[in-house]
Amino acid sequence: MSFQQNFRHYSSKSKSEIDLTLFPVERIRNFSIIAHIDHGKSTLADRLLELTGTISKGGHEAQMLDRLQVERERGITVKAQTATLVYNYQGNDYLLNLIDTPGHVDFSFEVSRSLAACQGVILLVDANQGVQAQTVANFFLAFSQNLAIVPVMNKIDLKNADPESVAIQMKNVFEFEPKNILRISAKTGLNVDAVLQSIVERIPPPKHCNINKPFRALLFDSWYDRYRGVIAVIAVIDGIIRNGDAISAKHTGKSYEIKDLGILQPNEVSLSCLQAGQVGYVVCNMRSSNEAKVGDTLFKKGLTNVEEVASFRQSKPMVFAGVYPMDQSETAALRSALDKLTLNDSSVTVAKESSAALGQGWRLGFLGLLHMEVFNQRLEQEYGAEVIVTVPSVPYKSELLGEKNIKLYGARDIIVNNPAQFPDISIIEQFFEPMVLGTIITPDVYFGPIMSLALDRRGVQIDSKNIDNSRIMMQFRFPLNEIAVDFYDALKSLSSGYASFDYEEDGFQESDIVKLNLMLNGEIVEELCTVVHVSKARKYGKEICLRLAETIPRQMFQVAIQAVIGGKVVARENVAALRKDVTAKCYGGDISRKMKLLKRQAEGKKRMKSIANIEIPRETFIKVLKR
Ligand SMILES: Nc1nc2c(ncn2[C@@H]2O[C@H](COP(=O)(O)OP(=O)(O)OP(=O)(O)O)[C@@H](O)[C@H]2O)c(=O)[nH]1
Repeated sequence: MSFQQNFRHYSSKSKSEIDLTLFPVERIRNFSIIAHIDHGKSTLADRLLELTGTISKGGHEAQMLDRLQVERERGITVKAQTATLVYNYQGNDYLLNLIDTPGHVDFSFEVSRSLAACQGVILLVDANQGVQAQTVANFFLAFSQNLAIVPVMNKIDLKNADPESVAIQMKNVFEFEPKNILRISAKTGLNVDAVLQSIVERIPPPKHCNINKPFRALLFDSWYDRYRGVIAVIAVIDGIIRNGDAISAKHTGKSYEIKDLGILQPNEVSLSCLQAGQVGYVVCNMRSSNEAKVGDTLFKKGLTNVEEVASFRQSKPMVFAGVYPMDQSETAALRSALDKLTLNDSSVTVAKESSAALGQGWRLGFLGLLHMEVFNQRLEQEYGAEVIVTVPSVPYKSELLGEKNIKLYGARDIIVNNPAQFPDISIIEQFFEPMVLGTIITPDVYFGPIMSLALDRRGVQIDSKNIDNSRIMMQFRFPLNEIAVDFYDALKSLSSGYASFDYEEDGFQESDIVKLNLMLNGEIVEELCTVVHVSKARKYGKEICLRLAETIPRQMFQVAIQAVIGGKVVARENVAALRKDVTAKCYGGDISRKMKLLKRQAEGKKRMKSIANIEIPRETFIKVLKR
């Protein structure tokens, strides 16, 4: 059947005709598409929307523009948006809710919350690239939540597609029987109707829903609309919700009145009610996305002992970096840009920070590395903010020694996000560092170099297996700190771009970490101090001393640059003194020129910081601290 025929066949209802009361729970399916980046998730989502007549093929371009606009407003989590489709299967209309999940497991916390609203997923794999690291990470998230998984191989129209090998990979890694794997082209529409059928046949309807009980729902996504405030996306578990109803949020304890509700197609379509099993949006008077906690349970106001839909856990940042304006006069503009961006992304934590060298700034906490990259990119692109982002650091855990210290700090274990606040070793029983479980999938010719890279980053191999006759999947336990800066780039370059990498959090582990202090002529420069593993301290200390020696201008006296651990110098460089004032006689004649130069010099000096009488230009800090 051609795509055009498919399209006519499945165009079912126009939006205004949808009457949600006609859909009992048995005829609802809530599902997500999970895939490695670029394997075709958005293309498939569009195709499903077209096939069911949710968007028209002709309107496609306009649709895409809309999406980009929304993407800009909603940020990184938007790829395939949440959308309600009506699909006629064997004479009955079904309500299919395509639920958006953030694409990357940096957001595994958010992904698992969105998955909590689903009963199944489509696992999409590119027939040319095959199973990739992110496919594996996403699969296990869905698998651990007991979801039905529909395996789909995409892009079979490509000349280089190798569906047989990819089927073997999917069998070896996920134990899918090749005969159950759908083979489609989301681009041409080939076999996409089989995906819709499989959603109805293989994914169960929402579980534990009861329309006769009072209203209860899971909040699994939200975004901020400048005019309407927070728009929250919910999966209704029990009861019915209507405009004007009063609801409460379990976690925040706040109550609201419903101002508008409806379904997403993927634009908002206002309706009079939503009922058990259905997915839609609600607008109530939530003022910031901080109030719309992903994973929170909403319920009819006044109910007591409400059972949570999903266990609620606050997302916790794993990667921290300082953000400073390039020019201090831009502090206010940067603050307003940060306010706007965090309004839409409440998972970023913000704390004021000031540095003698870099001035007023903020210490931001991100869920992971990709999250940090994307946020910084948006800061620059959308707000034109010129910023200095410092080398990222990870949260370390310290177990305190002695009851007195425990009392002083209020707990035995304390988490330190900023090297400058690292506790003194004398009050510490034991340090712990955050770990991740990393998955690498690569053509097997790169096995050796990747192994060396992983070991250099203190990786401990957990597993390694061939997934077909030329590709290998390796798993390592890494300290997060070791992959936080340039691991991904190193991996890509030594595998000519062919290896893929993904990771998930894996708790804390005891570790021999130390604070590496940087000293200039005997004085500690807090901004330049870092926390490193003992085995890396000397090498890192040497590197940073060299970099400083190259950027600190020569002074009238010698400057000693030292990297010190607990009083012991592990690296040292010197900047030799200037021999004499070489500029003194140059401009003897022209007084106005002299004044101009002096003025310029004075301005330059304002930008210098003086440590131990050493004039250090801001650029030095930027060069050394910047990633
Ligand atoms: N030949 C071919 N190309 C496809 C097919 N499906 C998607 N593509 C192309 O693959 C690229 C990535 O597709 P997207 O749908 O943007 O992939 P995605 O998984 O949403 O990617 P991210 O949004 O970056 O995660 C695009 O250039 C698509 O046109 C297909 O079936 N065949």
